[in-house]
This record gives sequence, C-alpha cells and structure tokens, in this order.
Amino acid sequence: MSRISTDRMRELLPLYFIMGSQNCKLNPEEVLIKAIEAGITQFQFREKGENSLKGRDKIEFAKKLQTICKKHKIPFIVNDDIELAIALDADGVHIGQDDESAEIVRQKIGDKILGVSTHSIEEVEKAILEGADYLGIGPVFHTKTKKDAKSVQGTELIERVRDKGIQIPIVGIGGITAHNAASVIKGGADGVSVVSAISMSDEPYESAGELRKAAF
Ligand SMILES: Cc1ncc(COP(=O)(O)OP(=O)(O)O)c(N)n1
Ligand SMILES: Cc1nc(C(=O)O)sc1CCOP(=O)(O)O
Ligand SMILES: [Mg+2]
Repeated sequence: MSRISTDRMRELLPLYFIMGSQNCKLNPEEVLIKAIEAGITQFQFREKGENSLKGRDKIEFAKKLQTICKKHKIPFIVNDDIELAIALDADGVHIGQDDESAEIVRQKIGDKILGVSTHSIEEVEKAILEGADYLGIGPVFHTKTKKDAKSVQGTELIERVRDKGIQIPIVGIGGITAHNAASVIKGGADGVSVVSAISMSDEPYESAGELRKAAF
C-alpha cells in the first residue's frame, strides 16, 4: 500500500459526513445508510462526549458502521481513537491539536488516511510536514455540536492557505448546511464536513442530497 494521492483525497472530501450515536435523532445505522444513498463521499466515526457509547459497546457499534461503509465503498475514518482505527483496520484517522501529534500518529498508522484539524498557518504547515493527507478547518460557522469548538472564523484561514499556494486537500467544518456550503467551497475548500445537518435531520436522505447539490 502507498499513501493516498492528493487527487484521490480531493475526490473523497466533497461531502464528508461525521457522526456518533450521540448525534442522531433517528437510528444511526439508518441515518448512515440514507446519507450514503444520497451521496456522501467519506464517513468519520466520532463517538464522543455526552451520551456516547464506551468500551465494548463503542467497538461493536463502530464495526456495524464500518460494515455499512465497506458494503458501499465509502472510506471509514475514526476520530481520535488510533488504537480502534488500527484494530478495525479502518481507512484512516482524524486528529486535532489536543490529540497525539500527527508525526507519531503517522508512524502508528502507516499509509492510512490522516486528517488533522488546524487553526493557523503555522499548524497547517506543521501538519503537512508531519504527514497529513487532508486538513479540517473550522469552525467556519457557529456549531452546537462541539462544545469546545474555537471561535467562529468563517472561511478566512481557508482563503489564506490557498493564497499562500498551499494545495493540500481541505474540508471546512462547523455549522455547515445546504444554505452556506457553497461559500465554503468558494473560499477554497475541497469539501464540507457536517454532523448535525444530516444526523439531526428528520429526513437524512433529503438533507444529505441538498448538501451534495450545494457542495459539488
Ligand atoms: C474533518 C474534521 N475536522 C475537524 C475535526 C475536529 O477535530 P478535533 O479538533 O480533534 O476535535 P474532535 O472532533 O476530536 O472533538 C474533525 N473531527 N473532523
Ligand atoms: C467535530 C467538529 N469540529 C469542529 C472544528 O471547528 O474543528 S466543529 C465540529 C462539529 C461540527 O458539527 P456541525 O456540523 O453539527 O456543526
Ligand atoms: Mg480530536
């Protein structure tokens, strides 16, 4: 296996759905299936925070969602939990600045996809040097999903990264909906990542479909 190419990574980012059981209004497996049917391009398992599953329950739930992703050929990325990603042979991991360093994580996961959250040009440059395949930049808009999110930054950092000629694949995150997704792409992102716009919808298939139209 070799590291994912930049072109292939870009193709996986247009509509990146992130979810844990704690985020779902309806049955999480059904939500994921509907989101896949509507055209999401990558999935992140983020079982975290209040009301999330722990221990064996978390592992069993992750396996169920991974099986759904495998069946539909959607990359399955694990948030934070590198050991789980390795144990399940997930397609990749996503880490932030408060997690293990990208350099160490890259050594642990080999050629799996590595996503890193960044909030400044310095963090962007460091993540690239340490082996990130894509960056998550946010919160672009106000979010209720992540209690410890940083202050809203719009698309400013995404634009600055592109103005410097940095080409790494980027997804915007935080408060993104079908109404504002196009502005994130216009700002220079390759895609949008969303939690609640799909996971809290009464109609996940329709909501994901609207996002897909807005983000492509
Ligand atoms: C695509 C994407 N971008 C950013 C994040 C946030 O990661 P992090 O800052 O590590 O926060 P938690 O998600 O771990 O709470 C993400 N998960 N995905
Ligand atoms: C997981 C996450 N990371 C963020 C960041 O800014 O890094 S914002 C966020 C939550 C995004 O959820 P929603 O689409 O419901 O706003
Ligand atoms: Mg994290």
